[in-house]
Amino acid sequence: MAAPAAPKEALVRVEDLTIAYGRKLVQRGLSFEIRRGEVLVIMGGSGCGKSSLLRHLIGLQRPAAGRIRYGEEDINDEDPQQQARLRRGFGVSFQAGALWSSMTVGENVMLPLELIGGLGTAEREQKAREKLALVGLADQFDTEPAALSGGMRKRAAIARALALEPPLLYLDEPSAGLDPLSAARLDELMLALRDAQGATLVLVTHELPSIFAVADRALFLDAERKTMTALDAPERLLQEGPPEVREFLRRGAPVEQAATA
Ligand SMILES: Nc1ncnc2c1ncn2[C@@H]1O[C@H](COP(=O)(O)OP(=O)(O)OP(=O)(O)O)[C@@H](O)[C@H]1O
Repeated sequence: MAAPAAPKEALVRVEDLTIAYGRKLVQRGLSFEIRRGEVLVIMGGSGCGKSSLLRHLIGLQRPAAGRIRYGEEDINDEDPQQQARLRRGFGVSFQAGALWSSMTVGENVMLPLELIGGLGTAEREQKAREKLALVGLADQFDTEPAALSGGMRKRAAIARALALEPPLLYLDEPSAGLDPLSAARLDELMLALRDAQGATLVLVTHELPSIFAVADRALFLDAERKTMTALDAPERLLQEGPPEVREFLRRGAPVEQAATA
């Protein structure tokens, strides 16, 4: 019998997090970890707080209560240098995937490298070309963003998030609005980043096929109960999860799995 796999190291620990806007409670009691080398999906109905959780994870919003720790350090640590260092450890691609329209695709990808300084133009360009090749856009370095398709634009935004080679990537709705083929290509890219680059990915998505295709684990934020009601592999959640999670997933499960769930 094979030895049991060693437990994966926790990169991030969310401890009893409460998300609120003023007096409006969005989620409470969120406790989970992000493990090195996994694809973790944040799912739940519209307005349950997925994007808000993402913004908390990257330190853009402060918790109403609870903590988010990277190793021993709190992302909301007061020391700006400490915060800047922690933020260098992850890349972010937000819903809009916005690229600067006044720059070429290559210049967009080089931007984070320029902001941190320390590299010459040739090195920056080489790194940007590497990242664009990784997302299948090797020949688009000099293209204006406006000339790319929606799927290509999203991949370019991911290349930019990869520019600093972060071990952890946060992606908000990476495949929203894409045709099925482009969405499937993006799923493949995310798995390749995990498997070939050893990246850890945390994504918010509504796309159920994508959840089954890429997630090692998925967590469910319940809008009514205002807390997390499940965290497990999507296939297991489909079979054994709480009723509302099974219902949520059944709509997007591969046919053979939905039939037996
Ligand atoms: N800046 C804000 N001020 C006040 N309320 C907010 C703010 N941002 C979000 N909310 C509210 O918090 C709740 C969660 O919003 P959030 O965008 O995080 O949900 P979501 O699950 O990502 O939604 P969707 O799936 O529709 O994108 C919603 O009720 C929303 O109206």
